Amino acid sequence: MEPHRAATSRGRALPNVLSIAGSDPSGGAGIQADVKSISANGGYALAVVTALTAQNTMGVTGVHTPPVEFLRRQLDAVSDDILLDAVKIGMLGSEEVADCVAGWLDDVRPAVVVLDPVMVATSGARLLDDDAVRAVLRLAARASLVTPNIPELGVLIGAAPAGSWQEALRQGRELAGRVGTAVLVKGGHLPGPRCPDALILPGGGAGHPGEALVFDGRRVGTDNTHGTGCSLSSAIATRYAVTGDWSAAVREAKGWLEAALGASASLRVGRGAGPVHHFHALPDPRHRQPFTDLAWRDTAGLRHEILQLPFVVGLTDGSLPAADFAGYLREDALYLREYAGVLARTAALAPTETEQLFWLQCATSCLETEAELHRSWLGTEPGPRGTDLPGPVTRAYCDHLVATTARGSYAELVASVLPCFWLYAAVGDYVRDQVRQDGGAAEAAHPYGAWIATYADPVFAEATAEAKLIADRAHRAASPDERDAMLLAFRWSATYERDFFDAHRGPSADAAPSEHADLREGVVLP
Ligand SMILES: Nc1ncnc2c1ncn2[C@@H]1O[C@H](COP(=O)(O)OP(=O)(O)O)[C@@H](O)[C@H]1O
Ligand SMILES: Cc1ncc(COP(=O)(O)O)c(N)n1
Repeated sequence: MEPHRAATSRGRALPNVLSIAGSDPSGGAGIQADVKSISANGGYALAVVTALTAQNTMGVTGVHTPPVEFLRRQLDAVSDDILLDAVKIGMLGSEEVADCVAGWLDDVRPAVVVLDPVMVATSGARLLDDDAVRAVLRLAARASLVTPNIPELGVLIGAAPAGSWQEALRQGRELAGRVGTAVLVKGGHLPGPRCPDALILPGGGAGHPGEALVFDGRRVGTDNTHGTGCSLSSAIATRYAVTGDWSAAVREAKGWLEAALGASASLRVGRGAGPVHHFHALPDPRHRQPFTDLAWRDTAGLRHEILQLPFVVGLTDGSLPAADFAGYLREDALYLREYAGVLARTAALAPTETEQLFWLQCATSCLETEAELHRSWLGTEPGPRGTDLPGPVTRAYCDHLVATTARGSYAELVASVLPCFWLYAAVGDYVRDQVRQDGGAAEAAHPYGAWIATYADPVFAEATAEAKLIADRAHRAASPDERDAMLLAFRWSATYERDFFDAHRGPSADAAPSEHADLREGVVLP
């Protein structure tokens, strides 16, 4: 039956790529790897299962092959309805299955067929009967490209596995000549720091029969090579369906696989040869949200704790002893002086003049606020540096900020200075609103009313809004690692903000130290 034309994909961006292969329930090889690879390389994946394996990263413990009649039924169901832009063939298992697929290929004649002649799993298990090799060769003659690894190449031409790259190329030429099909010779099983692959076209380039087009590549130092052959052949089929150029398809697929091998350590799948990270190029879903949303949600618990602290409760209802309040103001003045220095260093790293000016203005206004604190509230003049020593929390908070300046990432630094703007403004708004709710007379008589009124400074609110915009911009431009570092830096600073308020405990404080969040655990996902 002719595929339903209305349902074809010709002319659309996403090609339909069918994988005919065995199932690997651990998801690293076989049809599962093919579907991921096709999807990651820009195709719409279809899948017809030849056999079910019971396997994981350690090995294969069983193979179950459904009746070939049902295989043919799956193949027909797909090709009767959907125009296939490319077909990739993997594990066949038996001669009967290989011949069934060959019969279907003869009937449907897909435009592009990439055959990965799977014989042995990376773990060593046999995935093809001995007497099926001839059937695979018959299938190879119907394919556009065959992608054997070194041992499979040897079996297909009846020779011992090649011991060198030159020998592998010679064997590849022989296979291309015998079956009249392009062959990709793969260097994965040879030793050495490089990992080349070579494309051998059956007739060769003009005047160069059997010439090999070599794609050099570095060998990634990893044991996570489960499913590399499956993933590569599916990627090549997909990229060929997109580009119509074998050389471009191999180059693009190989570059993608190298990066997938490199990113495999970020997965935690099994104890043996693990899978590659097919979707390494997809952005982490967390990073599609603005940094300020992530950071605010991440520190919701800390903010809740701050509002319950005896200091904040005492400041709000006026019961905070004057000595505690004065202690707080003194630490605040010491903090502001160090913080101004950190803001000046943030300015030095800013990517634009506008951001540089912004941080410098913030640094200046911190020093002005410090002077004002002394003049209006403490009745002293700011002393020379080092004459008044801060308490342990102020010291730790400042050390954290200074350490972040030393690491030199602008984005991380912006994240670490932000809580001093944002949390301070949020706590201030809360306290002011609480006092206002108690009525005007109470506000006028409130011992800290004048101080609380300073929280309403619109210039500070504007600066907080600008600092948040800068943090979101820096987050968008940051690498994934840097983004994680931003979230952690913000969380550290928010923790110190809490401890800073808690260091001035007020009348109802008990003696127990506040519990510190365990910052060694990973960044909390929203
Ligand atoms: N450690 C590695 N670093 C980089 N590329 C590799 C590595 N191991 C295999 N490859 C690549 O993976 C693909 C599959 O290769 P290979 O291991 O030879 O086949 P198979 O997975 O079929 O045994 C090839 O492109 C090969 O160059
Ligand atoms: C179902 C199935 N098909 C193929 C392979 C080969 O995998 P590799 O690419 O590691 O050689 C496998 N282990 N399982």
